[in-house]
Amino acid sequence: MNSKIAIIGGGNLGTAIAQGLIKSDFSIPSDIIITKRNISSLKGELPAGVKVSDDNVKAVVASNIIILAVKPFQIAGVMEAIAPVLTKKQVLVSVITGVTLSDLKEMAKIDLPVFRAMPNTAVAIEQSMTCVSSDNASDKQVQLVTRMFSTVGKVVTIDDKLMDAATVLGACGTAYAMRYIRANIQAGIEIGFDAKTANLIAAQTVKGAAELLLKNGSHPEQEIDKVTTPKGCTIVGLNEMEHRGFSSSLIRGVIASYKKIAKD
Ligand SMILES: NC(=O)C1=CN([C@@H]2O[C@H](COP(=O)(O)OP(=O)(O)OC[C@H]3O[C@@H](n4cnc5c(N)ncnc54)[C@H](OP(=O)(O)O)[C@@H]3O)[C@@H](O)[C@H]2O)C=CC1
Ligand SMILES: O=C(O)[C@@H]1CCC=N1
Repeated sequence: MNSKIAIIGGGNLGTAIAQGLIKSDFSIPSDIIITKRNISSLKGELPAGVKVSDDNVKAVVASNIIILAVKPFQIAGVMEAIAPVLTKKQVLVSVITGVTLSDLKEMAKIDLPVFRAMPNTAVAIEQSMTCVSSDNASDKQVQLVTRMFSTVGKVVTIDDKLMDAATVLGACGTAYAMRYIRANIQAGIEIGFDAKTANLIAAQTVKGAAELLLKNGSHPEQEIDKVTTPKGCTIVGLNEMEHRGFSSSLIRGVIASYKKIAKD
């Protein structure tokens, strides 16, 4: 039997998860119920047949997997409302930044299996990187949640204490990559391309570079060596970028994001 899934919080990530799960055939639309308080702002973004509700309790009661996808400061109120109807047969999966497994267990008030999952917005097109941690879950439940996220991208199981790091590298990482691509587009226009062509060239080149690492299992520097012709234009550009602090600014940005989670 297919899992019935409640996605509590139909925002950017919640709707992306619903889209991915349906595209990948992990779920049929009628098996997913997605909630938000203002449901009029959600319609149209979702595949036909997905149920939409502003009633979290009703959604939880009808589901065996509950995905929590509200903003961090909203989780306490949501958990207070749904805790009385949670059962030990359900699986609770939070994608919320900075909320630990022990926070979830405390708010759930019963001893049910709890998971944290950190996907990114590419989950909508089955290309997420999702880091998963869990507590109190059976092998079967771990397999279920792992299989769910495997249908929409790659999954790695991690310790809960690495979840903030996973949030930065895997989820914020989508935005960092977009900025890199955007800068390439801006430069591409300056050296002669129209915006649309520059966008295609920049995005496909980044996709190809990532595929080289994933398929070859190589280190970036090995792939860079294959591109940098001695006395050629690539090494001149790369060195200029490093003189301007390219790697350093990326590393500092990642660490600033990480520190922000710890501070909140
Ligand atoms: N966006 C991303 O790339 C990623 C986000 N995350 C995490 O996922 C969570 C969601 O992020 P994101 O989707 O970007 O945020 P959004 O603000 O887009 O989505 C949050 C959603 O929750 C809904 N909501 C708020 N309160 C309730 C409630 N009481 N009951 C039901 N729904 C409610 C809001 O709708 P309404 O106001 O109508 O209720 C809104 O649609 C965050 O905790 C974030 O840290 C993690 C990884 C990646
Ligand atoms: O910016 C944020 O806080 C969330 C967490 C990861 C991606 N977006």
